[in-house]
Amino acid sequence: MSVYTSVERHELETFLTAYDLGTLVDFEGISEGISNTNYFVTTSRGAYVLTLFELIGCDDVPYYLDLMAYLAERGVPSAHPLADRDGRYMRVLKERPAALVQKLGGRGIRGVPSPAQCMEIGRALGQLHLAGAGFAQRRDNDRGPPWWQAAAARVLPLLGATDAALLRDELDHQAAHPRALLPQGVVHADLFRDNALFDGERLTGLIDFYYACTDAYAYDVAVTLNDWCSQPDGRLDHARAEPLLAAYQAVRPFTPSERDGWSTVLRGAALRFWLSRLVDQLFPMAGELTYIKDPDEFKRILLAHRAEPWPLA
Ligand SMILES: Nc1ncnc2c1ncn2[C@@H]1O[C@H](COP(=O)(O)OP(=O)(O)OP(=O)(O)O)[C@@H](O)[C@H]1O
Ligand SMILES: N[C@@H](CCO)C(=O)O
Repeated sequence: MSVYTSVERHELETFLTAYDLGTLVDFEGISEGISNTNYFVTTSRGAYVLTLFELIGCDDVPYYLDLMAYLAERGVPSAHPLADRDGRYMRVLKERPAALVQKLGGRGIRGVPSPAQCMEIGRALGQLHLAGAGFAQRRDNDRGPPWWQAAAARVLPLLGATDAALLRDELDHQAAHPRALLPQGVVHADLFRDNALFDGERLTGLIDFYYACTDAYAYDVAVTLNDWCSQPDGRLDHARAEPLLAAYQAVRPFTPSERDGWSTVLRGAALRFWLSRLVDQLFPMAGELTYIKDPDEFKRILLAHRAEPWPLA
């Protein structure tokens, strides 16, 4: 359930008066999603998604909305935010930052994606990286290597000896390969299967840009690939991984440094989600909205990358 903040009809009608979007016809809470409150909103002019940001503050929301607008205007399949009459994408509703974005067609992928869907996502990620290169704002990755170190310091005392040794060894390995050496720009940073909508094999759009930041492109490819192309035992399914990477590289070929560092980048991307899921599991906060996902899924992916590196010729 992800309607944390209830919006009454009269409140939404008042909210909509700030926009040129016609009058309210219908609205309905969206049950998917974890961090924010989302509603489908239909007006006399069209269909939209209303998001009330539960965890992101008014200082940070404009970066994400400006980026979504920038990418959508450059042909990246994604939802454009709607501006109010003063040209602002962000407003406040129920004391939370709030925004309306275009409603995309299609639905999320449940289960194993097809190689064709993996190609679609690889191509779209390449488009996102190319299009984002001109975006003037920058934002550090809140879940980058400095956060890995801080998160590890919290979880290490609570891990068993084997996991603690794995975590320490992986952090050392990653530290020996600075990510700053890789080409950087705007990245989505959380392009999991639940953040893409499809109509059959056709991608209708990418959503949930709320971890987007400036970081290594290859890292973004690795985050995506780990979720879209891993098997239950953590090993990559190359029948999905290779089409995804080929479709990405048809848009934006890897540089030599990306090819050389690829196995380490895949490991780093797995480490990031092993750590964030461990923090959520070991330090659940009262009233916290985060639904805890299984950390072991990403430990298995990390172990598989360590056992079977994927060198790029
Ligand atoms: N622009 C859109 N068009 C159509 N449906 C959307 C759109 N944005 C979001 N949705 C729907 O709302 C659901 C929740 O969106 P989203 O994944 O952004 O949730 P969240 O709570 O903001 O993020 P997270 O799940 O990562 O915490 C999606 O699964 C999708 O069904
Ligand atoms: N995609 C993340 C959660 C939301 O960022 C995960 O699966 O751990």
